[in-house]
Amino acid sequence: MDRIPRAEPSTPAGGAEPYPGTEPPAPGGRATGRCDPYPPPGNLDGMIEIEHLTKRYGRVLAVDGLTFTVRPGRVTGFLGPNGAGKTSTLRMLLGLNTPTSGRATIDGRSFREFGTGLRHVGALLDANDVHDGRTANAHLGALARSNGLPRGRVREVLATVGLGDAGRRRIGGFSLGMRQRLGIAAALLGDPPVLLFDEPVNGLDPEGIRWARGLFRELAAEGRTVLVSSHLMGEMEHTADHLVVIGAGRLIADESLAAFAARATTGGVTVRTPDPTALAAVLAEAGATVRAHGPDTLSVTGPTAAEVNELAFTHRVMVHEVTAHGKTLEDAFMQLTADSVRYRAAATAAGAEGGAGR
Ligand SMILES: Nc1ncnc2c1ncn2[C@@H]1O[C@H](COP(=O)(O)OP(=O)(O)OP(=O)(O)O)[C@@H](O)[C@H]1O
Repeated sequence: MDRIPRAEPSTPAGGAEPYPGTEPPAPGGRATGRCDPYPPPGNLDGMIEIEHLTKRYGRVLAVDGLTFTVRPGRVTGFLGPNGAGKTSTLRMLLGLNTPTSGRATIDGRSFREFGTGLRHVGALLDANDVHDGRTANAHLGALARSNGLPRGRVREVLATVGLGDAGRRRIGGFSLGMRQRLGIAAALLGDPPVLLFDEPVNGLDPEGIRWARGLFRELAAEGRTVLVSSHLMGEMEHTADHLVVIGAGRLIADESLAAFAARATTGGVTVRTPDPTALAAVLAEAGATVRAHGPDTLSVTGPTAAEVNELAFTHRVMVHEVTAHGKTLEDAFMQLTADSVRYRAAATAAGAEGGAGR
């Protein structure tokens, strides 16, 4: 398989200095173990630029004029519901698919222009896209060889991902979680400044998920560009600093997690008052949507809890209790992408999930 296009070795096989012109790294402390190319030779800053990127597969417009930038030094969550176009975008970035139009570049160059792929960009696209008959050592060894990386990296990255004892085992016997770890190991092999992970925590156990989140954050803290795709907001809220949200191939949001979280705070306000009629009139006048709940309780959407309090105070209406209901980030994400969900389960009369429409 070709996880990402193979690069020719840049040094003669067995060459003593695999990364000419780079200083030996300081011992220890790095998320990926020690491998000389990071920081990479030259002045790469690891900036990913997606410009008006479009991909059409026959009648399916998978990616539709997408433009965004992924910066180094932070984890960028690449979010979207099933079929949003995340994998297609990553594949174009890696030169595995050709854009119908537009560009996807790293430091201004297409991936194929980098001579030694794994030293510049590490990627996990599909954990099952591996040769089952090979051992983990053989799989990573072949990647190391074809990218001019020292054989010792195989042991290092297997240890980093927790597969230190599994190097001699055939991949066919690996669980999905082990395959994900192996895919992450392959991405780390060249110690690259840019890392792309497509749904990397699928199949990982809770400890594995926590480990992967920590790893992504460490990689970003080292100044790398880390792009992690997911269709679950919950996976991103503890990992990402920045979010790029797409739906039906189009950009929906490109903002910090903090800005996204701010959207999630207006989930409505419940207010208890001895004079619900007067308060409802005041709130409606201010543009709020108000529903009565029992004799003394109003459910209010629009203003924040503080604004409800202020309106009540200004109009001299007594309130006994004001409670703000925060939406979860998952709620905010689902609301944001609701109009662009391509594949939705059909609801049965009883409200249970039916078959997916894919
Ligand atoms: N090789 C292909 N041929 C035809 N259609 C394709 C191909 N690859 C992807 N598509 C379609 O393009 C759309 C986007 O798919 P893509 O896999 O990029 O989305 P995604 O966001 O990664 O989805 P998921 O979260 O389900 O993995 C989908 O409608 C998909 O069926």
